[in-house]
Amino acid sequence: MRDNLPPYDSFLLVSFGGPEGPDDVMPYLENVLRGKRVPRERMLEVAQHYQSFGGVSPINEQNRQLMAAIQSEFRQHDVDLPVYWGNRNWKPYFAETLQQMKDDGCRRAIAFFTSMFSCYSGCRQYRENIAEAQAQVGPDAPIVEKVRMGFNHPHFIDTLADSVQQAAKSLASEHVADTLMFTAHSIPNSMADNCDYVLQLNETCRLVAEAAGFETWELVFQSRSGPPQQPWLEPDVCDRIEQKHSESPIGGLVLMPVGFVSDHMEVLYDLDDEAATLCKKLGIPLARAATPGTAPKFVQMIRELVQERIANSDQRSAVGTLGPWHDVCPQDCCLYTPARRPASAGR
Ligand SMILES: C=CC1=C(C)c2cc3[nH]c(cc4nc(cc5[nH]c(cc1n2)c(C)c5CCC(=O)O)C(CCC(=O)O)=C4C)c(C)c3C=C
Ligand SMILES: [Fe+2]
Ligand SMILES: [Fe+2]
Repeated sequence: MRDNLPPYDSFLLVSFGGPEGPDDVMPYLENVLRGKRVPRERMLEVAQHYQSFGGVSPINEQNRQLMAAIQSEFRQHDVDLPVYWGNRNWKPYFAETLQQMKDDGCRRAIAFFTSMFSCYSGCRQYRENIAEAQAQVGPDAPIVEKVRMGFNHPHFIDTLADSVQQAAKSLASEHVADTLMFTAHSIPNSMADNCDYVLQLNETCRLVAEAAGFETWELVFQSRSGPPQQPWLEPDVCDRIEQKHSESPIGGLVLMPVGFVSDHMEVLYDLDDEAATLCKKLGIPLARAATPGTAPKFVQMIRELVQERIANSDQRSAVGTLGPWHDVCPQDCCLYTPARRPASAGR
């Protein structure tokens, strides 16, 4: 036992959740947007995106597949931890998963968040959600500790670089992939100011572009939801495609959704529908690079992040200039003003 804590005895996949049918869409969006300054018209617009796919987001099924891949990876490498899954915005919610873990005798879990970059939504909000769920479950709720952010882990960089090369190759018979754009979820500037989201994204993009053999690249943003008067990260992906093409015609565009680990609705709608429609209109050949999903190197990264934490090892794989990210978030990590209650979970 280290620090008087019980040994790690379980793994928790921490994710966002998504609706599983038309009647789930509005309650899901109410959950997503609670406490966020987002106009009702935008909520209804996004509801239509989900309804156009039968009210089902692929994210839950993708997480079930990721869980199965993690279980298999753990088995092959003697990581003896049962795998659980909980979400912020849809079933299974964290409180029910933590209750199940407690009932199964789990006392201390290592968590992987399906967010590779630090910001309120992808780090602190999850830790707040888990702290709230622990309070609901009571004093014997399992302790939950997140692994470090993997944005510069070599297996993550390799996974994305393979995907970019694959996409570029799919254009190659007729066109030259001369433009590489990475997309990430836009966030309010006031959120970005309190975290390392943009710093980490730029580092990942630089490393992936280099590994994939691209000399130039751009980071752009998608899925903006704020009111027009509130500044959010820019440029928007569609605005930038249009602008760049008008300056100098794009011969072939590779779009890599660097900010997401699976092909969920924001990828399918905002890129495969909206951005693809724009490219078609402008005559730009487009290849959208796949997100990691259950790519073997991505799953290997998750397993290695867990193992380094269990071993409390000094060997922390990281490429680039930023070094391995912190295991334990500092007190002010990823704050989003106005100040919120302190987060204690996730250490
Ligand atoms: C203020 C910030 C954000 C608002 C408002 C917002 C609205 C919004 N988001 C979704 C669906 C998804 N968002 C996802 C990830 C994501 N969202 C934000 C920020 C806001 N979203 C960030 C910074 C991120 C990336 C980090 C993270 O939390 O994961 C995802 C993917 C989640 C995953 O696990 O992959 C989805 C899906 C909707 C429908 C919405 C409302 C209009
Ligand atoms: Fe979002
Ligand atoms: Fe953080």
